[in-house]
Amino acid sequence: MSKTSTTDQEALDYHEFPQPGKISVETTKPVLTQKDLSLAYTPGVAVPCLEIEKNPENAYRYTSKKNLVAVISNGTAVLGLGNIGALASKPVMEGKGVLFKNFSGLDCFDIEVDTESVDRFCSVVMAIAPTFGGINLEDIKAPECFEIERRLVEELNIPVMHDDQHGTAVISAAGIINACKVTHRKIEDLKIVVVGAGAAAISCARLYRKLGAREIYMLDSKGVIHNGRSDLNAYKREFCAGGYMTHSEVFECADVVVGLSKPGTFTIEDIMTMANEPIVFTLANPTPEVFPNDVIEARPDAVVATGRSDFDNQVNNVLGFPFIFRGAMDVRARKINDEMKLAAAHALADLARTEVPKDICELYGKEIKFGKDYLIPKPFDKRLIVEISSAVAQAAIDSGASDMKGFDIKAYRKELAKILK
Ligand SMILES: NC(=O)C1=CN([C@@H]2O[C@H](COP(=O)(O)OP(=O)(O)OC[C@H]3O[C@@H](n4cnc5c(N)ncnc54)[C@H](OP(=O)(O)O)[C@@H]3O)[C@@H](O)[C@H]2O)C=CC1
Ligand SMILES: CC(=O)C(=O)O
Ligand SMILES: [Mg+2]
Repeated sequence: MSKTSTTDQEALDYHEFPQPGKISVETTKPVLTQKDLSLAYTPGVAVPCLEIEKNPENAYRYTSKKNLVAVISNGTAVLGLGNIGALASKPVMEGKGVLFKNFSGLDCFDIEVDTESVDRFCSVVMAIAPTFGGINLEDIKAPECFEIERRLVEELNIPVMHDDQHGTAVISAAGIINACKVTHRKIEDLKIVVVGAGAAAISCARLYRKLGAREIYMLDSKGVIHNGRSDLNAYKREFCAGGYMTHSEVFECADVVVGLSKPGTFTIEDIMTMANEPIVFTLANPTPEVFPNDVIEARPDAVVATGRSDFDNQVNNVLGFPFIFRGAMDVRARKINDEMKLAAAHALADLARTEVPKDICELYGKEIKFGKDYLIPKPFDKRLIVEISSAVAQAAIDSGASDMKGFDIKAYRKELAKILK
């Protein structure tokens, strides 16, 4: 396993040729004749405009709102690259659009907002929200991301989700559920170390608690988070260890480490002190905290995952946001709540334990079956859209986030299966 599977030049060429970027817009109606033009544009277009003025619900009938997501960032925490700014975040945001379209059929506009002010960011997003059926916030640093998401969820009646928080939480939770199955552990008994205390880390740790985890230690750039520290924000304070602890102490006999920080924040030496069959999720992108081949060399008993596409066990929010938004938007959910996230995590974990389709084995050039090298499904698995989106839709209805009480979930699953055909 090499440390990089693609060269920098390959990555640049991919983005530059045959045309710059990864997204374009296509139209869904013919505009070939004078009649077409009269319908698509003036005078015909005025008719749906007035219908929407009369009843805003009609926007879902006469415009692309129903199937359109915004991916919005201010570029303050782009992957693990840090605050590289709004414009430099655009390749990642276009990439999210590519994944939305290819994995769930949702259309996407990426929007890069050049501000670090919470107020300004929220007012920009609120002002453009009518265009969209859902808003995926991306790569916004903590702690600002928490307040931004809170305000937008409160103000808007379409699904708004900060992907780095909740997408990551859902996928890593599914990974932990299955790593427990593989190593015969119970979540309630795990000693979990979360390295990082930002957007992804806080939200992941919250979801692990919802799954039953009781012993979680968290580290930020200053060390272990404990109640003797006076420099903690309210989000970090939720995860205070009782008293002062050292970095080495939290790793000793830990069952799980989840890295959501940057390269080098924990080491092979730390992993050497962990329990038997340590579960090591080294999720920083693009460069993980430690490389999986180094972990396996030092600890052949380890169960390892990264966020990257070029290693086994890709614990990455690509397995979440396309399908979570698909399900939420299709039942017109007003928000994405914990019930929906937990339903997604369980559906994902369950799917990984079923037989892997032949086309996926062929695509990856090997036999794949549930075990320590295959904890979660591959992103190309066409069953994801059916299983995850329907689970999310059902949970939205059951939890009251959607009013579509009589929604026919069986028929919906059939429709979902057709999207990627
Ligand atoms: N695989 C996946 O699907 C995903 C992976 N990620 C990855 O997670 C990482 C964090 O992303 P995100 O939460 O959005 O970013 P944030 O900027 O919100 O958080 C980064 C966190 O890393 C902490 N950190 C920095 N240095 C250290 C250190 N030496 N030891 C421990 N913690 C440290 C920071 O500490 P402090 O608070 O003190 O500044 C901060 O809490 C990125 O690498 C990103 O690529 C994110 C989302 C999805
Ligand atoms: C995967 C992702 O969203 C991140 O690393 O930020
Ligand atoms: Mg991200």
